[in-house]
Amino acid sequence: MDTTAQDVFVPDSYHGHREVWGLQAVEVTAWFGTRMVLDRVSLHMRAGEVTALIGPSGCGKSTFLRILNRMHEMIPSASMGGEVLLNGEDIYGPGWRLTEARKQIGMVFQKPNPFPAMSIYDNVVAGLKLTGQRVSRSVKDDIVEECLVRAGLWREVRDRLRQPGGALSGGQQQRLCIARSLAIRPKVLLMDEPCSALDPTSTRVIEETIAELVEDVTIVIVTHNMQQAARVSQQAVFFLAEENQPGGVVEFGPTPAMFGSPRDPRTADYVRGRFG
Ligand SMILES: Nc1ncnc2c1ncn2[C@@H]1O[C@H](COP(=O)(O)OP(=O)(O)OP(=O)(O)O)[C@@H](O)[C@H]1O
Repeated sequence: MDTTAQDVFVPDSYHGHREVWGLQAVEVTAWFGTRMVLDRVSLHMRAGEVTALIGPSGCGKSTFLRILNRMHEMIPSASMGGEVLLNGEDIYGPGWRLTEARKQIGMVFQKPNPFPAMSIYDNVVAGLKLTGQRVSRSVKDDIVEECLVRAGLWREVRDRLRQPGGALSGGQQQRLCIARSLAIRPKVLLMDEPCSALDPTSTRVIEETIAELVEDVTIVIVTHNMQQAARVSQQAVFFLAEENQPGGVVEFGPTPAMFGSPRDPRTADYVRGRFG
C-alpha cells in the first residue's frame, strides 16, 4: 500500500555515504541439543572489509554465520553462548529485538530464494514491508533502481521489472536476492556460499558486486572455493573441527598471509588442497 508524504518513513538516507559498522564475535559457543559444535569463537570482522570463513564440511561455518544474525535460535534444539557485537552493541542484549538484528545484518543463502511469483520490483522491496518500513512509491522506485544497480542487475532487468523473479536465471536470481537484502540498508551482509549454485560467469559478476558493496557494507562470506576467498576477501578465518570435537578457529588474518604464509600447518594443508 502506498502512503502519503506525511507518513512516509525512510529508514536511513538512501543517498550519500553511510557509516560502516564492524561485527565482533566474543567467545561464541554453539550447541545442538547437548552436542557442542562451536567452541568459544572470537573474531573481529572489520568494518568495510570482506571476511571469508573457510574450512572443511561440518566445522561450524554456517552455524557461526547463523549466530551472527540470530537465525541459529530459530532451530528448536539449538542454543548458544557468547556475544555478537555490532558496532560495540550486543545483538543478543536486552535492548535488541530479533527484527532489528535482522534489519541490520542481512543474509544471502547458497540457493537463490527470491519469491518466484512476485515481480522483480516487488522482490526488491519485499523486505521493507516485512520489517515494517513504509515508503512512498517514488522512494520505492529509487530504492529498486539503486539496489538493482548495486547488485549489478539493473541493466539486465530495467525493462522488465514487472516480470516474476522466478523467470530470471540462477545468477540473476542471486543478484536479485542481494538487491532485496540491500533494500533494508543492512550494516552487515552475511553470504553463505552464495556462488555454489552458479556458473563461472555469474560467479564473477557476484564477486564484482561484493567488491563494490564492501565500501559501505561489512561482508562475511562462507566459501569452499579457495580462489574465491583469495579474490574477494581482505581477512580469512580457518575453522576446523578435529574428530569428535567442536569446531573452532585455527587461524585468522589478512587473506594474503593466510594463503601465502599460513602460520599453522593445518591451515597450510587446507588452503593447499591437501584435505577437506
Ligand atoms: N539443525 C541441526 N541439528 C543438529 N545438528 C546440526 C544442525 N545443523 C548443523 N548441525 C551440525 O553442526 C555441525 C556444524 O555444521 P555446519 O553446517 O555449521 O558446518 P559447515 O562448516 O557450515 O559445513 P558445510 O561446509 O558442509 O556447510 C555439524 O556437525 C552438523 O552436523
